[in-house]
Amino acid sequence: MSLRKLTFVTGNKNKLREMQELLYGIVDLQNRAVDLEEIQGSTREVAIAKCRQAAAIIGGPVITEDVGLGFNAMNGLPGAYIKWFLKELKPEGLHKMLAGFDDKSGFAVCTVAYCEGPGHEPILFEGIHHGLIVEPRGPPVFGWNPIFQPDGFSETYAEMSDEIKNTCSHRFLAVEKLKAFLSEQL
Ligand SMILES: O=c1nc[nH]c2c1ncn2[C@H]1C[C@H](O)[C@@H](COP(=O)(O)OP(=O)(O)OP(=O)(O)O)O1
Ligand SMILES: [Mg+2]
Repeated sequence: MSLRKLTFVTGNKNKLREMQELLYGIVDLQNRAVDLEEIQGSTREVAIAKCRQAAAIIGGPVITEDVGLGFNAMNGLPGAYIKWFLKELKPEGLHKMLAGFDDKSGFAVCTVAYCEGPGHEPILFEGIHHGLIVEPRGPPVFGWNPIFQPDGFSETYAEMSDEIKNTCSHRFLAVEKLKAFLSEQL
């Protein structure tokens, strides 16, 4: 049986690698590296808007995702705006944002959007992983990985292997829901 084709529209190579690992043997994941326009709003609103654009560009089944990192002391900010905070502050500066707060807890959220094609409504699958915002530890290869230490672990995402991160991450939790949905569709 051949696997169904699904195009992941993302400009982020690290996201693509993890998504390929998470969906291995389940779908034939293609990639189109387009930097989609990102509206202002929650990760859900951003993911829906990205997915509509992606479906129009590809003309077939697509997934997109939008990721946020929220600080509880800041009621969930930077959230969906983490990309721009990370760009200017680097992981170091992001951690320092919480210097004036006792509460160092936070959460990583991944909102995957699936759309069958142009004219179809995107369907959302969300994964949230709670943890602590810590001083950067581990190789600075992928985004804010060095400052996020999930609850129940002594390592940051950056210190973990992909294999371990892929058993617990916000992306894993979202993809589990996507997989359940895809398996019902067959
Ligand atoms: O698992 C992750 N571990 C660490 N950092 C991460 C992760 N996942 C996304 N990130 C970073 C990338 C970007 O700085 C921001 C989310 O922004 P986001 O718009 O979702 O990503 P992006 O623009 O790089 O790729 P895309 O083309 O799919 O929109 O957090
Ligand atoms: Mg983006």
